[in-house]
Amino acid sequence: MSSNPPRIYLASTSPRRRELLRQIGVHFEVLTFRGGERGDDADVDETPLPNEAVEHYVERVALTKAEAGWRRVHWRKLPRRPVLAADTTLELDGEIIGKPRDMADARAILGRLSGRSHRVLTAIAISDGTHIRSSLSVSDVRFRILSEDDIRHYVLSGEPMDKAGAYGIQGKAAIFIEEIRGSYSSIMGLPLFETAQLLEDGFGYAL
Ligand SMILES: Cc1cn([C@H]2C[C@H](O)[C@@H](COP(=O)(O)OP(=O)(O)OP(=O)(O)O)O2)c(=O)[nH]c1=O
Repeated sequence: MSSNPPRIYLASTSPRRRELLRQIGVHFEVLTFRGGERGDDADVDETPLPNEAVEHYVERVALTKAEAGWRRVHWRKLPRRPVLAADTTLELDGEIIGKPRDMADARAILGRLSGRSHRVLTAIAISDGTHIRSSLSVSDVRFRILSEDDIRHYVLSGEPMDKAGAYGIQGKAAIFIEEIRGSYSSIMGLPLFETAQLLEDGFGYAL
């Protein structure tokens, strides 16, 4: 661990996002969710609005997470630093696909991804209490055809359960992925190019 002081907060429970942010040398502190406290509102509601376009949906959720994170900084009287949050979702046949509800849902999602392409969208948002800005990264991912055994084994591994689209490109699902067009880090949960750009251009952060 570096002894450099943190310069931003990461409002995220995702270990992947921590790992990715570390990769580009941003010194951050994870803004934990305690619940029950004033300003510590319940988890962000990730229900899509009726007929909401997926681009609008991910950006709205990322902005809401960053705002909720900023409220925590404010109520806990923490040092003022920008708060970074993100949201990742899939789009297939015009449908928003998030994390699987259970193992049966994970099997159904993977069955739908088999042998075709889908889009992965990750939005990031940064708030410093005065202004808030967001950025969107969209990638195409093509899966090879998955057999029933592929799906069964993968779901039993437990890897799909906390991930949008029921897979992790950084994990065993790598063997299913024929091609990606876009950003690997974004598919994994945090688009590093867009994150650096937003920190530099929007918040004067020198990387
Ligand atoms: C498609 C894909 C998603 N994912 C993960 C990234 C995200 O953690 C998760 C999507 O869920 P999100 O709701 O974006 O994030 P989260 O609830 O895990 O974390 P946070 O506290 O920041 O809201 O799916 C992978 O790890 N690899 C992949 O290939």
